[in-house]
Amino acid sequence: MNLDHFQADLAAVAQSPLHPWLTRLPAQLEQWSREQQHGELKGWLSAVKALPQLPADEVALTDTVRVNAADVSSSAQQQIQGLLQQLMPWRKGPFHFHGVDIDTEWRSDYKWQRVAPHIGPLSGHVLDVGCGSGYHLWRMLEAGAEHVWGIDPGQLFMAQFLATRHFMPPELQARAHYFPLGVDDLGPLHSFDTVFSMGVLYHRRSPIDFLTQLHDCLKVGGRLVLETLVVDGDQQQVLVPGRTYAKMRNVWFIPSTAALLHWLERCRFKSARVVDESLTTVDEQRATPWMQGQSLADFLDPNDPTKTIEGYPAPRRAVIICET
Ligand SMILES: Nc1ncnc2c1ncn2[C@@H]1O[C@H](C[S@+](CC[C@H]([NH3+])C(=O)[O-])CC(=O)[O-])[C@@H](O)[C@H]1O
Repeated sequence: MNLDHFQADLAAVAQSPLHPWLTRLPAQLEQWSREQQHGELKGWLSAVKALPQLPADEVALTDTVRVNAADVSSSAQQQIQGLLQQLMPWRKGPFHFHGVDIDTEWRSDYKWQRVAPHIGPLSGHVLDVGCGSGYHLWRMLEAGAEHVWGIDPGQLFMAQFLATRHFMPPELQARAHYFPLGVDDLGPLHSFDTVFSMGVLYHRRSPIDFLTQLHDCLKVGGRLVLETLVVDGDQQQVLVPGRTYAKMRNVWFIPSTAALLHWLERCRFKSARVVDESLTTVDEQRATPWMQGQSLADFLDPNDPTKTIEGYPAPRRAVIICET
């Protein structure tokens, strides 16, 4: 994969208020093309390229993101199913393309249902930091964003996004973008209307730097929608787990909501408020035919589902909204 693959997305940057991004983005993507490619990326992209072209007669960016042609042969359906299975495990969804249901590990629609009532209509340019397969990008378009921009260093997730975008009608394809970059690559763009970062903060070794990076992507008067794991406690309460939390290795900081509000204030965000707090259930995160590995039920204490297998409080997530 080289810079040519990103030309349409780079042209969309050039024509948008995000154009200062072009001072660093092409060079980063070029470097990524030279150095960072996963051994299986070629195979994943070949699967995406082999997907059949079908008309998008029915498009619904709803709980199950769906695209259907009025008429699909069973051989085309089987071909789609086989090619999309080459992109397993599918973690974030659900999707439905031309008769094929992708029942992902996460019911990401549950998360969106906790977020959507609190954000009103979106507008302008919306960034999703750590967007995974990009499921929520489609929901952000549904909510009114003009253009959505996802970044995530996960290359299988990028292939899943490209497969999803392949099925979309051209007018939606032109408004949804994905770059295989991490948050450290962004720089202070001061351009996005809304930034989402859901399920990422606890993976960061330096959460204050992370919040500052999110702040500096936003234009003045922009809005951050942050979703992350939380624990009970006061402004100074933060769980730093041992080697694993719910069998995840790369978990660093799980603050109380009070601590998170305090951090956001220290990072110059205004009016930070908690709009939702919910336990993650085994309905929301579970093994499926499209993700056949272990899932939440295996990560909890079998005798006490209020605890992780390591004895920490079971996953609870908060949604926080604030402004710059
Ligand atoms: N440095 C980084 N920069 C950006 N993204 C990163 C970085 N490191 C890891 N990620 C990405 O952050 C995402 C976290 S998953 C949340 C997905 C979605 N948002 C969701 O809310 O369902 C949560 C979870 O499964 O624990 C993954 O896609 C990583 O590749």
